[in-house]
Amino acid sequence: MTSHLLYKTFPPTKFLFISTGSSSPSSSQSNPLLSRQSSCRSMHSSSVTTATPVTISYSELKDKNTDLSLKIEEGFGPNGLGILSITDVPGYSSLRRNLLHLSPRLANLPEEVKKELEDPDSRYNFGWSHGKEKLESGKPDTLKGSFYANPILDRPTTDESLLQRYPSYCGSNIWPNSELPELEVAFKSLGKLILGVGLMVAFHCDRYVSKAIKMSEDKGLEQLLFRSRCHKGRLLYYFPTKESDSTEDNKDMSSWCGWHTDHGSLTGLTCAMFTRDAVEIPCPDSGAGLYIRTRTDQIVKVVFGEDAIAYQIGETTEILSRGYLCATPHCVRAPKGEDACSLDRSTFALFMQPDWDEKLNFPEEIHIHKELISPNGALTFGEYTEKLLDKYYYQKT
Ligand SMILES: O=C(O)CCC(=O)C(=O)O
Ligand SMILES: [Fe+2]
Repeated sequence: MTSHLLYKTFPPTKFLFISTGSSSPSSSQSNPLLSRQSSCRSMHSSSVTTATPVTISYSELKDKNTDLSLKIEEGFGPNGLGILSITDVPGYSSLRRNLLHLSPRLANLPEEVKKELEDPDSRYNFGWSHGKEKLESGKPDTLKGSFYANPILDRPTTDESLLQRYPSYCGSNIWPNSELPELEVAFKSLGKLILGVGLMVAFHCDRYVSKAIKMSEDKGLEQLLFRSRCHKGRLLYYFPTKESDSTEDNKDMSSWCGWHTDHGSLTGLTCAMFTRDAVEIPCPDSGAGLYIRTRTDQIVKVVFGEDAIAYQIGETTEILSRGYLCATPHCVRAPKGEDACSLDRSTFALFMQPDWDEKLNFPEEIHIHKELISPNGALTFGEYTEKLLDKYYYQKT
C-alpha cells in the first residue's frame, strides 16, 4: 500500500500543528510564500494563483557541508509552501521524458493485456490499476490509470507469511515484458534517480529537524528511507476528459485527482507531460495541473520546470517529525473547454516510505489517525498501513 490508495476517502487534511512542548516550529515569521506567488488568468477559470516552490540546485544539495535548513524550512516547515524542487539533476530530464512517453502507450494497450497486469491480491498496488480506487464521491475513479512497481526490488521478500501480511508492499513487480518491454528499465531508472536525490533531501530534512528535537541518527528520515524495501513508484495516466464527463467529481479543482495528503514519508514528483494523439503539447488551459492548499488555507497552482524534481512531505514524516516537516494537501485539476479535447496528462510519483518492519514510535500528541495507534504508540509501518487500508479502502475479499 502506498499513500495514494488511502486518500480517496479521506477528508482533505487541514494543516496540522503538533505541539511539542518546549520547542515548537516557529510560526511568527512573515510568510515567505507571498513573494513567490503571482496571479494569472486561465482560459477557463477566472483567476489562478500560481506559486513557485523553493528551489535547491543539485550541486548545493549534494554538498553535505552546506546548511540548507532555511530552505528546508521554507519548503516543508509550518510556514512553507509544502513542496520544494531540485534542479539540474544530471541525467534526469531524459529519464523523465523516456518514462512519461510510455504512459499513454501503456494506458492504450488492449484491455485484455492490461487485465493481465492487474494484481487484486495487493489491492492493485502492483501493476495496472484503473477504476479500482474511489473518488471523493465514493464512485470508482476511472479518470486515471496507474501503474505501480517497486523500482528498487522486483521481489522484496520470499517469506510467505510476510506476503500474506503485507501484500501491498511485499508482492512482486509485474512488467509488460512482451507488450512494452521498455517500461521496466525506464521505470526503474527514473525511480532510482528520484530515490537517490530524495535521500539527499532527507539528509537535509534531518539536519533541520535535529536543531529542534533530539534524534538519534538511525531514527532520522534519511536512514529510515535508506533501509526501506517498500518504496513505490506510480506512473500516472490521466485520460482525456470529455464534456459529457461533467459530474460532481470533475466540476471543481480536484477534477482529475481528489484532495489528499500522501501517507508515506517523502514523495518525489515529476512535472507532468500533456499529450494529444501521442504528441507532446503545452497545456492549453493554464488552470489545469497540480494544486496545493497552503498552510494559510490558500489554494495555489504549483509551477515547476520540466527539469526539476518536486518533493512533498507525507503524513508519516509529519507525525514523526512532530510537525516540523508538514504534509501538503494537494489535488489535480483537469483542463476545461474545447481545448481539453483529447488532451491527456502523464506523470510519475515516487512514494518513499519506511520499511514494513520499521517500528514507528508515534509521539503521544499526534492528531492524525489516533484511533488506529495502540496505547504505547508503537506500530510497524506495515501494520499502520494495513489498518489504514482496512479503514479507508476496500476490505480484503
Ligand atoms: O498527478 C500529480 O501531479 C500528483 C499525483 C499524486 O498526488 C499522487 O499520485 O499521490
Ligand atoms: Fe499525492
